[in-house]
Amino acid sequence: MQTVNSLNTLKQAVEDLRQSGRIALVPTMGALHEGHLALVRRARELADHVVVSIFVNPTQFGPNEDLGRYPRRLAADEALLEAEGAALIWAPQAAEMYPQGFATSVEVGGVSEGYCGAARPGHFAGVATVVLKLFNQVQPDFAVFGEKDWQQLAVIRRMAQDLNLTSPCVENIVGAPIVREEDGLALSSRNAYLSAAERRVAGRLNGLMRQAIAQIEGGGEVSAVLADLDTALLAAGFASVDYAALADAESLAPLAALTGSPARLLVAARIGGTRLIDNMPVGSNARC
Ligand SMILES: Nc1ncnc2c1ncn2[C@@H]1O[C@H](COP(=O)(O)OP(=O)(O)OP(=O)(O)O)[C@@H](O)[C@H]1O
Ligand SMILES: CC(C)(CO)[C@@H](O)C(=O)[O-]
Ligand code: BAL
Repeated sequence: MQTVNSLNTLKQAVEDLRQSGRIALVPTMGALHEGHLALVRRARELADHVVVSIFVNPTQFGPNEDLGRYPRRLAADEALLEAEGAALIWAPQAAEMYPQGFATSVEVGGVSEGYCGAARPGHFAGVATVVLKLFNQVQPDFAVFGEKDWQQLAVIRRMAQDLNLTSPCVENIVGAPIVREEDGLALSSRNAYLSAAERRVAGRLNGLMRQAIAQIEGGGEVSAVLADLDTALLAAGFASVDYAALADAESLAPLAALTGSPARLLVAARIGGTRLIDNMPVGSNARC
């Protein structure tokens, strides 16, 4: 396994890999955990070689967000990826990705607009721009993203569809299931910010979501169930709830054939300075 941090060395390394098979890209911001490693394993099933990008992308962070304190642990990440059989790590500096004079942004309309897009203005333009750059730099046959970032996956698929991407094509943008802790908390690099008390609160999120889903599937009125979920999250100790919403297939999964589920409960909530997101499918009885 090799780590490269300049575009020239990346180009050569990718050309060498392509000689002996297909490439799957796993884009990440590093501080890797089992959720990321599950993406790498999925990528290995899809292709002969796995390239993992590690780049804390400044353009997807808002001015008051955690860019400065986002965990950076390249040496530990390298050890984990070596053990998983990744072939190449692409770990550029910001100046390599955004040289002097950089002036382009990819805006994906529609799917970017609610939920995290509303709570984090500019976030999905930053994500779409960097992901399109990563796709162009690596030209993978496949790319694997986690379903934890459900809206992000929809945004990237929309971009791939709308811009007729071929490396990878939209069908080869693969979603991988959420990896969770025992109490249901989705693994996330940002969980490292949580104090022990906050971690206990965070552990309530998924259980409360499951309760709400059971109520909706049982025929409960959606807006009342969502209002109760909001209240329950605050009562459990969350400081605020950015959204607790039921997204139908049309609003968030424009490429429904690729995402499967008819509806999805999406939640983003904050504890102290930490913002957590989660989502789960809701059965076909749900009335959106
Ligand atoms: N628990 C998880 N299960 C499955 N995929 C995950 C999980 N956590 C992250 N991913 C996926 O890993 C990829 C890289 O995400 P990222 O590096 O931002 O990690 P993260 O843990 O989501 O960090 P953050 O705290 O920034 O949300 C994304 O496609 C994301 O959806
Ligand atoms: C896709 C991504 C690597 C782009 O910076 C990031 O948004 C993430 O880690 O999910
Ligand atoms: N996993 C999504 C990256 C972000 O929150 O900026």
